[in-house]
Amino acid sequence: MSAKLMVGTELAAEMVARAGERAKKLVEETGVQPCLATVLVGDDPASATYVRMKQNRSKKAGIGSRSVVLPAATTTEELVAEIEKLSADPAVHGILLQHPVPAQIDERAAFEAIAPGKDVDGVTMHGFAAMAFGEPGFVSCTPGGILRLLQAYDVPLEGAHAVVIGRSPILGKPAGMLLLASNATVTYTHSKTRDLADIVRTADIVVAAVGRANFVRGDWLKPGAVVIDAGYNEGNVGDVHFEEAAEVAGLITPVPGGVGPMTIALLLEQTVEAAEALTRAVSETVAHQLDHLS
Ligand SMILES: Nc1nc(=O)c2c([nH]1)NC[C@@H]1CN(c3ccc(C(=O)N[C@@H](CCC(=O)O)C(=O)O)cc3)C=[N+]21
Repeated sequence: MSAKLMVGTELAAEMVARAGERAKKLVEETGVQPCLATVLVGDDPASATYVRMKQNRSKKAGIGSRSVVLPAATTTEELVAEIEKLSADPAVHGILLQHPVPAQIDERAAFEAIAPGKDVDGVTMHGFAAMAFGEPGFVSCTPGGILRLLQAYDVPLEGAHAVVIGRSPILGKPAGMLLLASNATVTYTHSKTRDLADIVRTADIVVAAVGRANFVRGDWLKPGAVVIDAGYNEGNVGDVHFEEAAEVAGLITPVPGGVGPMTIALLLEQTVEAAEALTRAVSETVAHQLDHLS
């Protein structure tokens, strides 16, 4: 293998440690402990594993967690009601609804029940729009984690040709927009794209986010390309054929140990940020009311 590895594990651990320090400071100064609520619908074992990982990592950072698990037959109305409760609960600062949800549920409606200030997973229309307009807000965690990884490895983005494979609303589409905001030239490709391999061969940066194991082959890559594998297929297999790609790429993320840990790190960072912002908002409101009383 000739490519250098882009390791997410260490960088993510540093981010989690920093989030932990901020969480501790918030507790000391205000008595408020950041709290992430996870919502899982149904009994898909892989989803349950991801949610458990998020909770374990939260605990490490001194972030509290609330877990809501609902049966596979839950209706949209029931799920929306649960999420609205969490949105209104002052002890909850971040809400993550694990994607995908069972087919009978309107996932968009469920995501939109997340209060914008608690959308630490960057899945609401508000979060997406803020990202698209370059306004402050929470970004979708996997795309945000990918950008952090590229920055940490000093990958030049300005003017680079980034080819994104996949266009899902919480992965491919926002990943392309974040790269665009960093002045990359972005090409989106997807299941209907013609001559996909030829397009990928022109990429300085490839982001694979299709959800098909070993989909991107070594001979699709320009020598020296930066390869980001955002796939999480069954058995911890990415979307990139790692052995082939590592012979051609300049930099490549491993699976596991690449994008995955960065996703969780950003989720925790954004949860602490939400807790800080919501706590600040409460104390400002109180101060304002006291002002009016005196
Ligand atoms: N609303 C929502 N937001 C998400 O961010 C979201 C989601 N739904 N649905 C599912 C996917 C998947 N996902 C992963 C996060 C971390 C790892 C991860 O850390 N994986 C480890 C390996 C896992 C292991 O050791 O078993 C790694 O790559 O090193 C994987 C997958 C977040 N997702």
